[in-house]
Amino acid sequence: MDTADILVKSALETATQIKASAIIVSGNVDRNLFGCDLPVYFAANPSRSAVESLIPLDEEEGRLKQIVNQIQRDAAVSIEDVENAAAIEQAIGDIKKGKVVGLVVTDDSGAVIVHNISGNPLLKALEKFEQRVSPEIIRAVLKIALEIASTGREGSPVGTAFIIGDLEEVMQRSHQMILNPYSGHPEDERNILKKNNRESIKEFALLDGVFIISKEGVVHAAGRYLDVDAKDIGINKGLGGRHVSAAAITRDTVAVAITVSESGGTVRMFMDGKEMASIECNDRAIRKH
Ligand SMILES: Nc1ncnc2c1ncn2[C@@H]1O[C@H](COP(=O)(O)OP(=O)(O)OP(=O)(O)O)[C@@H](O)[C@H]1O
Repeated sequence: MDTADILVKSALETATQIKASAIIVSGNVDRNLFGCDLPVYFAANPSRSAVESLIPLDEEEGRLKQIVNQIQRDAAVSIEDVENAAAIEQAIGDIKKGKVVGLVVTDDSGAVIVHNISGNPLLKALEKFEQRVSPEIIRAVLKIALEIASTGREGSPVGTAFIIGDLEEVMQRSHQMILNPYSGHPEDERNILKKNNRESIKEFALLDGVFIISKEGVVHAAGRYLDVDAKDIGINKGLGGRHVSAAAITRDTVAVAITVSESGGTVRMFMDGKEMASIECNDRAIRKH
């Protein structure tokens, strides 16, 4: 039995013993080794540590220290991949709450880890959001935002923002930049929970401005400009005007915001003027079965 087989076997055994809700694999492991009923996900593996592994091991004295550091760096990046993938799939996919087993394999190391998803910052942010807007609506918006972030539209990256809840206040503090494409349509055709309506939302994400969505999940406007005072918003200085104003509207109202960055494919969640969580679109895992 080679090392990969042994690691897969112990991941499966651990998962059974702790009644894990899924197994998440980070690294190059043969998918066919997993014959089990549990869902198995493969985290995207951007090889972020590849540059670090090019550090030459030239000093004999520091060799062991460098190797240990390398293992720690590899493991930390891969464990983060597992944690992010688990949180995203719990948020918008079908992993149940509780523990997941991670199998982390890098060029030179391998480990089986147990991760408790409920402590993840993304899920903590979601819980806070869900005090204002129902979980199914937040999760539906998050799913669309991640799809827009990862696929863009016709090959080009797309940036947009969704302002959800406190409809009256948000409408008062914003105006149309262009004709509202949702104006005059029945509510049924504007509800974000209906799968049929999601394609048009992705299409309208190409428009400038933001989407305004009620806490019932009805899209009231697209192409909307937020008239907010964005001064003193304490978010990452590198973020553009739409992000800053989305954050500001959540400070001035009880709405929450989910943004998609055109420049980096990152989805962010804002509440009470603060960034609560961010998700890199390539953190999404691929389910094997
Ligand atoms: N207050 C606002 N309300 C709605 N849309 C805005 C607002 N301010 C800027 N925008 C629009 O957002 C678009 C993107 O602007 P910008 O690049 O500054 O911000 P960003 O979306 O935060 O950054 P990113 O490039 O990461 O997506 C612009 O076309 C601009 O018209």
